[in-house]
Amino acid sequence: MNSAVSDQTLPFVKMHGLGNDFVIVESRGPERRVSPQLARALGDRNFGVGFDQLAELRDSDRADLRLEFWNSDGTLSGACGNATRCVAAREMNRTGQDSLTIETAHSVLLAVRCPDGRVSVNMGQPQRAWQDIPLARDVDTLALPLEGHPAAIGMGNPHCIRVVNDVTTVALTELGPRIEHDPLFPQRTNVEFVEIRSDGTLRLRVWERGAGVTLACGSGACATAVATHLLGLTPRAVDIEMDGGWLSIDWREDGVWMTGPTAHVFDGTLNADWLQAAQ
Ligand SMILES: N[C@@H](CCC[C@H](N)C(=O)O)C(=O)O
Repeated sequence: MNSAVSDQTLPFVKMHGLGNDFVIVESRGPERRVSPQLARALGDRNFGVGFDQLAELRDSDRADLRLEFWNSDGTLSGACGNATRCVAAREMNRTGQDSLTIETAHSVLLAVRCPDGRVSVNMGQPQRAWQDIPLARDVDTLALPLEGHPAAIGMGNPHCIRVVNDVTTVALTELGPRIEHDPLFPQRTNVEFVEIRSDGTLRLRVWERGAGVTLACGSGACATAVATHLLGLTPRAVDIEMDGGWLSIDWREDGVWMTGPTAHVFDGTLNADWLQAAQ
């Protein structure tokens, strides 16, 4: 243990959206607090706090705030729908706003408070061109040259969506990493398996890039709703059940709207000793 212990602590907030769980760190101001090493250490469910993603709040000159998203493996993502909803809910509760603009690496998003307490976010338009998703080469993005001919859609992050008859029979922990790391995806990919139910709802299970199996994935639900609509299987608006609960997705003229609940679990402080050992 180093003798010169820094006295710097770091406050954080723990939230989740349908069990997709997040640590939220305040980095607005001159000092950037998060690094890939800190994200990995903090994301460790035994030696750290544990999360699917870390959402880092930054200053923005284009929106009310900017968000950076870190996966638990220390990689950055251009989108994180459930974390965006959580941060928006907390910020609107703090400021009293009923809507909020959020700059991400993908675009400037709009979050709106719903009368029933849920939060809606316009996640922007989907990316359908192979170069934008991105893919490694020009292929039919609605029927990829992979087993089951899945679709690929970008929502600021890449998604590979495969329609199956029964999601409960999918070997997610085997197929997920294999597809995530397929060379067709130069930045890897999130992996979705979706079942179209007779009542018109979808049942979705997700293997997330840089995080593994999660109970829900907001950007994944958006990408799935876009893909199943483009495949002629669903209308533009659809309700999606994931292991952690339900999201409502509506692909409107101005973008893909995602609506769902958020939960504030606790506030915490990382102590100086832990921080010094983690960085
Ligand atoms: N859980 C998120 C997706 C987080 C990022 C994803 N793992 C990636 O690397 O693209 C969501 O709710 O969208």
